[in-house]
Amino acid sequence: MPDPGLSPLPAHLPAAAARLGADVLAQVLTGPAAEAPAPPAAPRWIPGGPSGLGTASVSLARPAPLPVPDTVPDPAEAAPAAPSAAEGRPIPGLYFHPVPDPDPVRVDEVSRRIKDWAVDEVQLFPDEWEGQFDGFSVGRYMVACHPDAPTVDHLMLATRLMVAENAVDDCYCEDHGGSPIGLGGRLLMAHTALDPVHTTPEYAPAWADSLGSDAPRRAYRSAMDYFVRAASPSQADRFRHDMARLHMGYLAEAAWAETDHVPEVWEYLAMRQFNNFRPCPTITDSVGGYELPADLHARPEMQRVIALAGNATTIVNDLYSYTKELSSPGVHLNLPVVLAEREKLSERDAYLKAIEVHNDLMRAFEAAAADVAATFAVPTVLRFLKGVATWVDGNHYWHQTNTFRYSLPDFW
Ligand SMILES: CC(C)=CCC/C(C)=C(\C)COP(=O)(O)OP(=O)(O)O
Ligand SMILES: [Mg+2]
Repeated sequence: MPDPGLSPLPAHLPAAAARLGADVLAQVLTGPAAEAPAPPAAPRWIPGGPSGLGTASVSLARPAPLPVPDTVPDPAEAAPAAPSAAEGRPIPGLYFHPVPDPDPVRVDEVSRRIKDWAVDEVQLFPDEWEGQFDGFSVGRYMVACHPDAPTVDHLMLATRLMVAENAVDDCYCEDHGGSPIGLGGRLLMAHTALDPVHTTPEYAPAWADSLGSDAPRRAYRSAMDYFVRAASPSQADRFRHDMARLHMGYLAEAAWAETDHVPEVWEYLAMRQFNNFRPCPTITDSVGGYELPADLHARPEMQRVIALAGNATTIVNDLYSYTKELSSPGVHLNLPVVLAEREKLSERDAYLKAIEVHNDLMRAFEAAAADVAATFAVPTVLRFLKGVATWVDGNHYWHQTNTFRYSLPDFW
C-alpha cells in the first residue's frame, strides 16, 4: 500500500521499474535513507548491520548506485515513444512493452568491436558465415537490452557471451554442424571453458589445449575471461550455474530428438526453462556495473522472478522463430509445435494458444517482480528487477525487428 505521505513519482521514473512496484521505487528515490523501509523478515544478508536504504554497503559486494533514469517508455504514459525506424511487426495479441530504438552510436561501436573480437581474437566463423553473423545484429540486441550499461566495455561483456552462447548452440546442437549424438561430451568439455578443470600437472596441459581447439570453446573461454575480470566471484559463479542449467536443457532437447519423442506440454515448458535465455538477463547487474548480493539473488522469490522472465523471453523466441524452425530439417520442437501435437490443435490454434501461454508468463513475471520490489525495497534489488524487465523488453524488440532471421506465420 503506498504511503500517502510520499512525494509524487518522479517524472523520469523508468517504465520498467514503474511496472515493478512504483510506490516502493519512489520511496527509495525520494525518501531519506534512514526512513527507507527495511525488509519485513530479518534477512541473512544484513549481518547485524543497518537495514533499509544503503545496506548494500554492508555487503562484500559492490554497492549499487541508485536506480538511474532510463529511456524505456511506459506504454501507459501519455507521451508515446518515437516511432521505431526498425523493421518488423509485433505478433498480434502478444503482451509486450515497446522500447525506443537503441542508441545508434553505441550499436555501431559494439557491432564493430564484436566483429573484431570474433574474427581476430577467437576466429569464430569461416568467411561464408559472415552474412549470418552480421544479420544476427548482436550489437542492436545488447544495446536494446542494457540501456543502463555505463560504458561500451560493459556492453561488450554481454555481447561476447551472447555470441559465444549462440556459437555453442549453432555448432554443437543445431544447424551449423550440431547433432544430438555425442552432445553431452561436447557440452561438458565446453563447460570447462567457463568452470575450469583442476587436475594434475600431467593432465592439465591437454585440457588447456582443448579450450583452443574449436570456435565454441575459444569463444566461451575468451568471453568468460573478460567477464570474470569485470564481475565479482559470486556474479561469475551465478553465471556458471545458469550456464550449467542451459546445458542441461540442451541435453534434454537432444535426448528427445534422438528418439523422436514429443514431450507433454508441461514437460516441454520444463525443458525450455533450462534451454533458456536466463544467463542473459541475470548478468544485468554486472553489465550495469553494480552487484545484486548473492543472498538476495538466491531468495526463492527472486529465483521465481528470474525463472519467469527467462521463460517469457524464451517463449517469445519460440513464437518469432516458428516459421524458421518449421522450415528446418526434421521436427524442431517449440511451444506451438508441441501444443499442436499434444493437444490436437490446428497449427493456427496452437500458435494462438502459445501466445496466451506467453502472456500468462509475462503477467506472472510482472506480478512476482512487483512483490519482490515491495518486500525487498533496497536499491540493488530495485535496479536488478528493472534491469531484468528491461532485458525482457529489449529481447522482444530484437526478435520483432530481426527480419533477417525471423518472419511471422500467415495466421491473421
Ligand atoms: C543466448 C542464449 C543463452 C541462448 C540459449 C538458448 C537459445 C539459443 C535460445 C533460448 C534461443 O532459442 P533457439 O535455439 O530456438 O534460437 P533460434 O530460434 O534459432 O533463434
Ligand atoms: Mg527458436
